[in-house]
Amino acid sequence: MKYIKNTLDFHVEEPTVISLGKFDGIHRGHELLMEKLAQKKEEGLKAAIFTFDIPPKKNVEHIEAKVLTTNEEKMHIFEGIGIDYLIECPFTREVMCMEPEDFIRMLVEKLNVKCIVAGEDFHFGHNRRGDYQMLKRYALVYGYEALILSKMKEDERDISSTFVREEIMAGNIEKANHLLGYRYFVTGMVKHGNQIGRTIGIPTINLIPPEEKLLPPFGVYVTEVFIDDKRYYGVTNVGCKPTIKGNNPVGVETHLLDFREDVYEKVVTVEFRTMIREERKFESIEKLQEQMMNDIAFTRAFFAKMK
Ligand SMILES: Cc1cc2nc3c(=O)[nH]c(=O)nc-3n(C[C@H](O)[C@H](O)[C@H](O)COP(=O)(O)O)c2cc1C
Ligand SMILES: Nc1ncnc2c1ncn2[C@@H]1O[C@H](COP(=O)(O)OP(=O)(O)OP(=O)(O)O)[C@@H](O)[C@H]1O
Repeated sequence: MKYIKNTLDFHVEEPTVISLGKFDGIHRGHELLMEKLAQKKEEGLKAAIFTFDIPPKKNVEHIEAKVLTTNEEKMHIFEGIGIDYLIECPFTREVMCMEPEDFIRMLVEKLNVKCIVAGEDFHFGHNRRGDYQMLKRYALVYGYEALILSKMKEDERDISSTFVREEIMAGNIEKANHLLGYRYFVTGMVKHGNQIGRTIGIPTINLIPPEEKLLPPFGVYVTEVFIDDKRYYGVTNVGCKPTIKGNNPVGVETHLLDFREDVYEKVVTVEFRTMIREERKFESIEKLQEQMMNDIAFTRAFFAKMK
C-alpha cells in the first residue's frame, strides 16, 4: 500500500475506486464501503482511501481530541484489507474552504477516479455543502460512477464512529466491539512500572498508550493480549493506580494469566472483552491485592465459560 501524507501534491496514474471520510475506528458501516472497494478492485481499479489528517482539538473546533484508531493503526488496518493507496490529506484552510465541485474535480484529476463510494450522509467541501446528490450529479460530467450506500444501523441508529466512542466511554465494551466488528484494542510498548506487582505476587506488563488514543473508563477489564503473534488471556487495569502514591501516568496495565516472561520493550496489543469494575483507591496494598485476586478469578471464569 502506498501511504501518501503531509502533502497536497499527490498523483495516481492508475484508474481508482475511492472512498472518503474520517474512518475513525473502521467500523461495520465502513466495512460496507470496503466491500464495494474490493469488488471494484476485482474489476481492475486500484482501491484508494482519501482521509484527512486532522490536527488536535486546540487547532480546529468541533473535532474530538481522542481517536478510536491512531493514524498508524489505520494504516495497518487499510493495508490488511488490500487498500492500494491511503491518502491522508492535510486539513488546511485551503482544503477546508474548497468549493464542493472544486473538491470533486481535484480528486478526479489527481487520483484518476472512476468510481466514488460513499454513505448517503457523506458531506464535503466548504461548510459541508457537497452531498451525495452532488456526487451523483457530477458523475457524468467528470466520468466516474457514484455508488451511494444506505447507512448500516444498530438499534435504529446509524453506526458511526461517534456511536462507538460513546459506548467505549460508557464502558460498554461488548456493544462497542459489536459495532466495530472486531475487538477494541490498544497497542503500545511495554515499559517498566513501579515493580510493586511482582512483590505482591501479581506481575503486570505496563503499556503507555498513544496520547491521542481513546481509552475506556478507568477500570478493570478482561482482555486478550498479543505478544509476538501469540495470544494470552489477561486482566487489565486502565488508570492511574490511585492506591499507589505519586503521580502515576495513565496506563494500561495487564496481568497475564499463567505467564512469566520478560517482555520489556516489546510492542503488545491489548484487546478488550468486558469491563469488570471501576478502578478504586484502596486503603492498603493488601486490600488492593485481595481485590486483584478476585479480578483474576473473574477472568479465569470468563474464559472457562468461553470454552
Ligand atoms: C487486575 C488489576 C486490577 C487493578 N486495580 C486497581 C485499582 O482498583 N486501584 C489501583 O490503585 N490500582 C489497581 N491496579 C494497579 C495496581 O496498583 C498495580 O498493578 C500494582 O501497583 C503494581 O504496579 P507496578 O507494576 O507498577 O509495580 C490494578 C492492577 C491489575 C492488574
Ligand atoms: N453505518 C454506515 N453505513 C454505511 N456507510 C457509512 C456508515 N458510517 C459511515 N459511512 C460512510 O463511511 C464514510 C466515512 O464516514 P466517516 O468515518 O467520515 O463518518 P462516521 O463513521 O459516520 O463517523 P462520525 O461519527 O465521525 O461522523 C462516509 O462515506 C460515510 O457516509
